[in-house]
Parts: sequence; structure tokens; C-alpha cells
Amino acid sequence: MSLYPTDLSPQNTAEEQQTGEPQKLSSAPPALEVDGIHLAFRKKRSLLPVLQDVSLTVKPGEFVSLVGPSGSGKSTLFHIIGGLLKPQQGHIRMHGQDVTGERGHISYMPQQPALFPWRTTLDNVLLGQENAPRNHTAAHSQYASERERREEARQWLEQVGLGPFAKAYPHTLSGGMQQRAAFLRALLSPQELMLLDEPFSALDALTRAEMQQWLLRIWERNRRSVLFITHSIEEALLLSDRIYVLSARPASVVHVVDVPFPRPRREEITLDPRFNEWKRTMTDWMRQERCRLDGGMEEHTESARKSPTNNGADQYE
Ligand SMILES: Nc1ncnc2c1ncn2[C@@H]1O[C@H](COP(=O)(O)OP(=O)(O)OP(=O)(O)O)[C@@H](O)[C@H]1O
Repeated sequence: MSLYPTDLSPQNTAEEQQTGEPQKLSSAPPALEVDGIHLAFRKKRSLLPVLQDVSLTVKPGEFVSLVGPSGSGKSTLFHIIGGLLKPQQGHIRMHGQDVTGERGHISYMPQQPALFPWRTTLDNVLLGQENAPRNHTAAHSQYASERERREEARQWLEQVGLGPFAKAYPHTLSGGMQQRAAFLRALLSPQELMLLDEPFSALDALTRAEMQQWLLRIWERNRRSVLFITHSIEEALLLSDRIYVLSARPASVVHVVDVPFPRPRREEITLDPRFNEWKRTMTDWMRQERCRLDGGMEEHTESARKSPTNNGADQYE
């Protein structure tokens, strides 16, 4: 099963599976470069600064997460990357090209699956390809005819346990099944970079854990470039190669974590003492930011001073 038109050929993918290493494309430009983004919303006569000099990078085939307090500006950053908002300063580059303010360069999976109720599961999955901008579909059409794309989507539905539901309508699917269909729609879209905005936040705990394992397996087989927003530190540590921690609004990057756990990863990694040490450290960082957001700096300073996990926290950066 191929995923066009990315450079993730089956040979590459097989090599990666053996070595457990991401693609070593050292000379390739980043799949995404967010460079010095500033954005403030205009509120009546005042300005609400939301993003302040935010920079981050997603290399080809990397899984990168963004965590930060509620209201810090994560979704706003996604809107800028997707070209829905234009920053006052800074640039968005994809594969070396400046695409600041341009739409159509990313595939996107929102918090809610947003499947069209009048389309079958298969037709919903194919939607990302139908709506892709011309420059992407042109590249894409060298690889697959309409019939081939439908066949490939059918095979993918089988792979993710949705084969029997290809002709079913979304209301007959469970929440987890709808999210799998929405993820496939993003995965089969021709744009290489995927932005996933808290895709599992609406699911119950058990389904969420199952979906994380499912995503790990699917992603490790395909290694698309992913930028993932989550509120769950555990989810970020489980899934990511790198995590950017945003400060409270106006957001800037306050910590960058290169996640040290090898791939392929499975749920058992969450039992590793190092995993829990990271989780505690990052939770502490997030608490500090939330305190800042709440204006509770004095209280936070005291609790951070007392916290045993704060010792040497910066060594993780
Ligand atoms: N179009 C807009 N106009 C004015 N203010 C906005 C607009 N969009 C977002 N904001 C404000 O910008 C700030 C950041 O919002 P954003 O949704 O990006 O945060 P977030 O980190 O994604 O939050 P959450 O984690 O709760 O989803 C918030 O204070 C929000 O009220």
C-alpha cells in the first residue's frame, strides 16, 4: 500500500521499521519551519498579543507535538500554518518554500471528526483528495487514477478495521471509528504535512488509549510529517519525536523536549520510570505556565521551589 506523493517509499519505510529510526534526510529542508511568528488579535481599541516569536521545526517524517496551557494560542498557530490567518511578523516555510498566508498546503484533522453525514465512510475518506488544491492533485494524479484511489482507500479501511463500514454512513459509527475515518482522510490527502488538533480529546479514556496505539502503529508504518496538538503530556511523550512546550499567552516556546524513547513504541513504555520522570517534569512546567496565566506567580514560585521534580528540570531541554 503506497502513500503518494510523499517521499516515503515502501523501501524507506521498511528500512525505518528495521532500524526504528526516522528518515535521515539531513540535507532535505524541514517539512515545516515556523519562524519567528508574532500575532496579536485586535480587540476593539486594544490588541491581544497571542503569539510572540514562536519558532519550531518538523523534519520530514517526524512526529512533533505542541503542548501549552489552554488559551495559549495553539489553535491560532495551526490557523497561521494552514494559511487561515496571517501573522504580523514571521514566516511559515514548508519544504523550503515560503507559504506564509497560503492555504492548501496541509492536511488537517480537527478535534471533532467532521464527517459529512450524507457521504459514506469511503466517500468521506476520499474527500481530502477531492478537495486538494490543483498543484497537489496534479502531482497526485501521476500516481493514481480515481479507481485506484478508491481501491487504495478501501484497502486502508480494511487495515484499520473499517472495511465492513465502507458503505455505512457516519451516524452508524462509534466515536473511535469516526476518528479513524477522519484520520484516514487526512492521511490519504496528498499534502505531506498533517496537522492534528487534539484529535482524541472528545473520546472516553479507554477509546483514547486504543486510538493512541492505533495511531502509533499506523504512523510508524508511514512516517508522515505530523504536528500534533494535545493537552495530554502522556500522549505527547508516547507519540512524539519532539515536544514544544508553549508558555501562557502571549505564547513563546519555553521548553523543547527530544523524546528519548526508541521506536517502535508501545503502551508498555508508559510504565518505564524514565517516562514517569519526564511526565512529572513536564507536568510541573505546565503548572508553572498555568499559574502565570492565572496571575498566580507568587503561589507558583513557592510550589515550584518545594517540588522535588523541579530539580534540574532544565536539563531536559
Ligand atoms: N479570532 C479571534 N479573535 C480574537 N481573539 C481570538 C480569536 N481566536 C482566538 N482568540 C483568542 O486567542 C487566544 C488563544 O486562543 P487559541 O484558541 O489559539 O488557544 P489554544 O491554546 O488553542 O486554546 P485551547 O487549548 O483551549 O484550545 C484566546 O485568548 C482566544 O480567546
